[in-house]
Formats: sequence, structure tokens, C-alpha cells
Amino acid sequence: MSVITVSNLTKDYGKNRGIFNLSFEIHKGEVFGYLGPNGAGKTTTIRHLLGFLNADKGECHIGQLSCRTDAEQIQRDLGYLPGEIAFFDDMSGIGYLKFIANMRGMKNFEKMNELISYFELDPSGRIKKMSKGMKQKIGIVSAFMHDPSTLILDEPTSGLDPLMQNKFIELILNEKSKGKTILMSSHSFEEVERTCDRIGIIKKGRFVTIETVANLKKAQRKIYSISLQNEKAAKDFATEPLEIISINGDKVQVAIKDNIKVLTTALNRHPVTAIDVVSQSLEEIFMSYYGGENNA
Ligand SMILES: Nc1ncnc2c1ncn2[C@@H]1O[C@H](COP(=O)(O)OP(=O)(O)OP(=O)(O)O)[C@@H](O)[C@H]1O
Repeated sequence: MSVITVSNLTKDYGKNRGIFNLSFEIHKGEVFGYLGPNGAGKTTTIRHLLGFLNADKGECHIGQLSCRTDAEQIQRDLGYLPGEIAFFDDMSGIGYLKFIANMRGMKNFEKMNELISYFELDPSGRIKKMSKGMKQKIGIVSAFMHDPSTLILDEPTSGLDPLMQNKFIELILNEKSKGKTILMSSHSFEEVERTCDRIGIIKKGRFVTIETVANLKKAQRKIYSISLQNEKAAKDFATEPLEIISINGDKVQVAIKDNIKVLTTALNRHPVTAIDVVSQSLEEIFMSYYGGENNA
């Protein structure tokens, strides 16, 4: 069952900036990672889902609600963590949380208190005086405290230290086990790898891929490091019809996708002393989609 549905969503800011014909669905109980370089269009998409922006073309829905016409209800029900949180700086952390709770008509504060202690947060001080990480924790508590069934989180761990990032990942896994549906934009490959079922990567406002994490890993070629008896043998090995990545002394690195037979034939023909698989991290896989560009 689709919980978040985006159809042909387009917002054209001119000069090829914005988002163009984006379509995707996020199913119940799924954690969807929304990735892309800076300026790719992640926040623009999210702002449409919250009903803060109206599309030039296309539409999006959360459950049965239209993000355009039912924005008020969506904003009340959804668990939303913005990329940049606009706080009332003069309020205390707890004052802000109670204010939001009140707006949502929240009666039960159990989850709010649990989250405050889980993230080791002292919300009594004024937000103005809080560190970036503390403010981020307030934002996270605010997004999760009413136990929403759907959450949209824009770079949720930015500003958190590694211990707290880990705690956040545990929180996501726990919420996922309860059937929550989550869209999460992120620049942290580790966080995405550990939490997401599927990933959509956008660049310049268009999808370059939407894939399961498992398939992304599978589709990737494998790198083998072959050790040979000496440098000359390594050079000879490198003349085989294989994709040679590097030759370094008596070691040759080759990339293999479907041509494993070519490799086994080559291995039989040369004085090989060892073979190691060089594992590629998901980050390296992502970077091949990002294309190594700094700009979207
Ligand atoms: N109000 C606006 N007016 C004009 N251009 C805009 C506006 N808002 C966003 N853009 C442009 O649209 C593109 C997408 O921006 P967006 O903030 O959605 O990217 P992002 O993927 O969230 O980036 P980041 O990872 O840096 O947060 C960028 O080129 C940005 O400059």
C-alpha cells in the first residue's frame, strides 16, 4: 500500500533549477532514503509534501490527503523534521515542545519524555543558548513525540555527534519495526545503508536511480586484488582481456561484473599467489551515481 505518492511533480525555478517530473511511491512500513548532491532538489520535494510549496505541475498525496488542499491536516499529523528548524529562540526547549504538542492537541506526553531521556537532552534552557546538536535533538523529539505513522525527515542527523547518530539509527529501526513509513533525506551513507529499504538518488531535479539497497549492492562490479609471483608476472597478467584497475608491484586489481570465466582462465595461466576481494562500500556505489560532481 502506497502511503506517500508523488506523481510528475515539477517546480521549475528556471536555469535548470528545481525538480522535474518526479514520480515515486513509498509503501507502508518502508524507509525510503532520498539522496543527492547539494542543490539536487531534495528539500524542494519535501516542501511540496508538507504543502509549503505548490507545484507547477503534478501532485503528491500522503495517504488519502492531497498535499496541496489538505496541507493543514498533513502538517498536524505528520512527523516532520525540517532541514533548518525555525525555533522561537526566546522559548525554552521544553516550552517549544509543549507549544507544538498543544497545537497538535497532544494529551499523552509519555513518548516526549522517553525521547528526551533517550537523547540525553536537557530541554529546560533557552533555545537561543543551545548548541546545534541540542537544537537538532529538540527537532527530532518534536517530529516523533506524537507517535506519527508517517515521518518526513530532512537530514535528521546533521549536527549530531556519532553516539547520537547511532541512537538515531536505532530509533529509526525501532519505528520501522512498528510499521512506520519514513522518507529521509540524508548525506550520511552509513545511516542510509543501515536504515533504508529503498533509495532514490536525484541529481539536477531528476531521478538517476530508484533501487533497493540490496539490488544496488548486487548490481555493482566486484574488485579483485590478484597477487603474482613477481612484478613481471603482474605485468603479464595485466595483458589479459580484463578491466585492469591498477598494477602495483606484484599486485593487479581487476574489476569483474559478469566475466568471471575470463578471470578464472587468466588465474590458471599465471603464477598467482593470492586473491583478495576488495569490498566496495555503499558510499563508493553512491558516488558513481553522484558522478563526482560538487554541483547538482
Ligand atoms: N525559492 C527558490 N527560488 C529559486 N531557486 C530555488 C528556490 N529554492 C530552491 N531553489 C533551487 O532549486 C534547487 C534545489 O534546491 P534544494 O534546496 O531542493 O536542494 P537540496 O537537494 O535540498 O540540497 P542540499 O543537499 O544542499 O540541502 C537548487 O538549485 C536551488 O538553488
